[in-house]
Amino acid sequence: MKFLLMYNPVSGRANFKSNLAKIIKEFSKTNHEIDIYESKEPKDLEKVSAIESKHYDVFLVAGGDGTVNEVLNGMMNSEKKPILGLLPSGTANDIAAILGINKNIKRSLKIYFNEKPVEMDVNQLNERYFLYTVASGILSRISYDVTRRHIKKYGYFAYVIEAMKDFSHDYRYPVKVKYDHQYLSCECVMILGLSTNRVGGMSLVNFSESKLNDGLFELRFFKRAKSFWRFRLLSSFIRGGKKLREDIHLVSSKFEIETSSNVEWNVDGEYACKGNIVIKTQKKAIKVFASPKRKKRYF
Ligand SMILES: Nc1ncnc2c1ncn2[C@@H]1O[C@H](COP(=O)(O)OP(=O)(O)OP(=O)(O)O)[C@@H](O)[C@H]1O
Repeated sequence: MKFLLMYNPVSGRANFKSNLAKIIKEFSKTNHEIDIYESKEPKDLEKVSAIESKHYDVFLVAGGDGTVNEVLNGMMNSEKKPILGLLPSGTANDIAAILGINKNIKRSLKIYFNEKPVEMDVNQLNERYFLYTVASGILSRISYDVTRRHIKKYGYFAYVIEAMKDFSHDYRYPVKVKYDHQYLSCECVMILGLSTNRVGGMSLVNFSESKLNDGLFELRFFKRAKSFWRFRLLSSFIRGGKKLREDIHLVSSKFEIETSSNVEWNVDGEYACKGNIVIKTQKKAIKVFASPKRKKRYF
């Protein structure tokens, strides 16, 4: 098979380049071919993956969740979609963790050389495609507010510091939701959507039991309680994303959400847009490589 390795030189602690010789050596032991492309600037990989989709069987993406999201958006705008394989080198690497791919390159390549790919859902927020999460409200800005200098210095802890700072702000915004011909409205401090049970490097075992190929997405509306809302939110996260009595948890393939024009939405850790949105799930839209364990659990 023909692979294109696209890597982000600034993801995580910015040291992926040192792995290239090892990767080329591993490929030289097989019949597979590999080309390598280094991202030149933000959004570069979106353009490159859209153009190169028709020329390759597999896109190997080395970076964090933002890098994977760029490649996904390029691929989705192309008719032929290569299989997606990940080499995590970012900070949280949630998508790779969901697919059971860790930082051991030799072990990951073994999966790409030997395992059969699986079909996975792709979600869409307005025009933007995403794989595993959407968020607004408290904590939703930290993945892009944190500076690369802090990530390089503190690694994952940089996100934790930013999250603690965000808890000092007040959050309260109205939402009207339409899903499956039903309507609801409430006032939220946060909306979190996940396609499995991992976000921000955390495992939220009690958030959902959904699969990655069922054509459905899950949204949790964390309501603004009259008192102790920060404490309630924290207690839900500490208990693995357990739903609190007052919160609303919906499962559907399409949500239409109306809210204030200044409410920001984040998809896969990257800024997406402000205001009203439509979220849709396309069932089994791409093929990905996953570890045998994760294939059993999520597919
Ligand atoms: N050559 C480049 N120079 C500067 N920024 C780049 C370059 N190529 C890509 N980027 C940007 O780097 C940002 C961070 O990438 P990514 O999200 O993969 O890493 P991370 O934040 O360390 O990991 P994670 O999202 O898993 O926590 C992305 O927003 C991407 O647009």
